[in-house]
Amino acid sequence: MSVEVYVDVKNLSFYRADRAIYKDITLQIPKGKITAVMGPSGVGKTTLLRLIGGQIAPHSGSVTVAGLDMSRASRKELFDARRKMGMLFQSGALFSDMSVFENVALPLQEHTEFDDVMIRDIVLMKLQSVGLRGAAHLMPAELSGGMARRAALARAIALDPDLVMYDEPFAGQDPISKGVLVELIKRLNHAANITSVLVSHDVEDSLSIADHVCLLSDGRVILSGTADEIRQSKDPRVVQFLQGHADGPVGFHYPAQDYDKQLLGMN
Ligand SMILES: Nc1ncnc2c1ncn2[C@@H]1O[C@H](COP(=O)(O)OP(=O)(O)OP(=O)(O)O)[C@@H](O)[C@H]1O
Repeated sequence: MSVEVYVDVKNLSFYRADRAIYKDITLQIPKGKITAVMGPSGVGKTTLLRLIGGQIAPHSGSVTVAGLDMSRASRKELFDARRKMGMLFQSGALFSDMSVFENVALPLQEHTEFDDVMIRDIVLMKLQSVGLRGAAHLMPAELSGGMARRAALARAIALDPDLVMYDEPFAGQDPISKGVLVELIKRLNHAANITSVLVSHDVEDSLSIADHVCLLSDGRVILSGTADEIRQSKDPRVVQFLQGHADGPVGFHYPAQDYDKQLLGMN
């Protein structure tokens, strides 16, 4: 069965100063599936989400989302494309001076012509889907960390996005809240046929819900496959990542000048 591609990354290179974050990577994110993007800290996972969102542009190569080349798109096309994307960031802060209801209503007020009754119904539906309809009137300061993450998720899906990107959604969550979020991501993905991209350090949680996994290391995709393919891989870089070993082919140090020379003040 052929898989429809939603995000097509081709020969992408991207630099920060003169450091190559991505060196000619090619990867595909299948439509309607959950893709986990994994790799060591600093490898460029958040950067990839920003490239997909069109917030930053590749130095070479392309990122095509639902057929639209993000770096060649007009402002209007980019605006329309972003409207179909939901993002849930680790720091996906809710507006602290607005209730949960108002936070979820905001994108609907800003991006649609719906009247108040329609917006109310949609907000209640979204809050129901994350289990927070009863918390609609609460202010963000009154929520637990897990509830805040779920409220932010309700806001991220308010406009019925085709693509939802999750950046470390489980960070700082206790095991129960994490379990709730894992189930929620899975349920939302399947119920609404959303394409989901999940960036997380929680290897087991990610592998438990991902249909497809991309493992990044040193500016390249070192493995792209199913969770089982990742688990069974003998590639030492994959094994090091899955087992969380500090020593191995994946370096611990951010690139730096020669240590001895630097201590001796030679450069
Ligand atoms: N705005 C920026 N300006 C300069 N360098 C940046 C910027 N944002 C990120 N970087 C650098 O780009 C690299 C990739 O960052 P990114 O946040 O994408 O990594 P990550 O894989 O998401 O890391 P983590 O898992 O720790 O969140 C890092 O070395 C970071 O220092």
